[in-house]
Amino acid sequence: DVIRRLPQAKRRRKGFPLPPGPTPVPLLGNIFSIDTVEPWKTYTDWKATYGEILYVRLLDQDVVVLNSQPEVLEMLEKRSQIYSDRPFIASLVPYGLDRNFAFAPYGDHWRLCRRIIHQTFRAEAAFAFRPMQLRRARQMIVNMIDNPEQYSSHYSTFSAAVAMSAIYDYEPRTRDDPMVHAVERFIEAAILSSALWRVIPLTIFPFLMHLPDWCPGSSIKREANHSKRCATESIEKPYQYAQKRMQTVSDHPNPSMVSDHITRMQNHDESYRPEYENALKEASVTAFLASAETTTSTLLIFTLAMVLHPHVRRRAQAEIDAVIGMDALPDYDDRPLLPYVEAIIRETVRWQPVLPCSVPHAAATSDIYKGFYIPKGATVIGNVWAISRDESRYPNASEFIPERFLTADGTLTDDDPLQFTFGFGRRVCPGRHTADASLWTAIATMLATLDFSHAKDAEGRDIEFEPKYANGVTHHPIAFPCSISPRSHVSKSVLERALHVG
Ligand code: HEM
Repeated sequence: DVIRRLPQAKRRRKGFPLPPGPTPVPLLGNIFSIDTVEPWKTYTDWKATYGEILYVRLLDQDVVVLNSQPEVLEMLEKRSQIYSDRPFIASLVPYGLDRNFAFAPYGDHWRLCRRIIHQTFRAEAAFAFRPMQLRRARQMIVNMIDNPEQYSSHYSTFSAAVAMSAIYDYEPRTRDDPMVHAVERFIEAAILSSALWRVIPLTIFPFLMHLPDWCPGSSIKREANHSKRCATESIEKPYQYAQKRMQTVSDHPNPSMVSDHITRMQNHDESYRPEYENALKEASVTAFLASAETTTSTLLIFTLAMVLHPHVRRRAQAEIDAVIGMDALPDYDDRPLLPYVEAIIRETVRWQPVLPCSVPHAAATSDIYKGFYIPKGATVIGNVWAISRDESRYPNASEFIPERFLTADGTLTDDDPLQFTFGFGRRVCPGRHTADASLWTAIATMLATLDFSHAKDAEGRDIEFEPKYANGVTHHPIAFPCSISPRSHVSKSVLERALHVG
């Protein structure tokens, strides 16, 4: 027991203890006590024993978990000068993931990338994308009516199309798009980099990256080099497309991040342009990577909720029909008039947050917080799952109940979970306004036009199923049987007409 406590004791500074947490074992820390697939659940369970701020050790890494929104706000927002770094992960650079600036350390390069994204996606600027988002959502409905069983792929197409249009002014094909494939190849290659059996050896033996190909143990190097090539391809291909498009389309009709910044770049000294261009390329691919999976996963969760809770869908449809009628489609102006639709979106992101541990921050310097010592370099996790499962704030938290966001007279409460599902402080998601508009447009348009229900067996009975979730880049439901059909008053031709008018 003395040996076990040694690492804890050594880490005390000037009498300040680490936050409470389970006792780590030498070398491995707490790794065997944690659900490695859904660690947020273990951290949430530990809240009862250790409280809202707890310390765990994963191998040699200090990890501080914040299990409540007030703690997250205190540390990640009020002390954001300390807690805006990212943890160091040994596989990032070898796998080319350092080109994704969401993992970049807090510093000048991150600042430049972030400014580029902010200028295009801040609330007022993001308005410019709304007509395109509305068009894409309506196109998605046409695809859903044509081919309902492919709903998941229609969500991916919608999410990729919004992102590619906003970033590169590129319209991907509905299926088999070469640019989307290039990025997907990179995501697939890069996902491998997060597996522990790759991170651990690269942490301990960085020379693995320099082994000759014939040498045993060089497979990590080959895999990493492949991922790096995919990263370069997914960065360069769409960027070159956007550059070319600017040259060929003189009267450039669509706003996009790349064209906007290539124009701005001309106002800077020639010597500064390579740095600016490199940051623009990395900001662009990051924006795509950060938006596609998250948006698709949220729409899958919405669909699951609608299949499991038909009364919720019917109440939303009654609201839409009463406010905008049955011969029109929802537009942004209708949003404040549809509180129940809004409550469904809030409940969707709360019920199954797509990033349950958000994206981890790290401490750039050591700190003393509420009498606890926080070591420099510690990973700091805002546990969104714990916040969203807080029974005192959300009674019966595991159930899908949009009404929890409505007052007795049917107006919205002040509680908006989007304030914690998009991250925190200086690292808060810079695409949140565009993401929010995509989710609203897609969900409101689907509710206005489609019915969702259980798939039926040969005898016409509901096919029951137990929802299962995947946890890769995001947390999302695994494909489940469901039936999606146009509402009785909706026809494809009406939708196609609306598409051309829109
Ligand atoms: C439903 C959709 C989305 C969700 C749930 C989501 C959520 C998040 C979260 C939780 C973070 C981490 C924040 C933190 O570290 O505290 C993040 C970061 C980020 N998101 Fe989003 N996001 C979404 C869509 C988008 C979109 C559409 C964009 C497009 C611009 C985007 C761009 C980014 C970028 C660039 C970062 C990294 C920021 C940084 O490290 O400074 N996201 N997002």
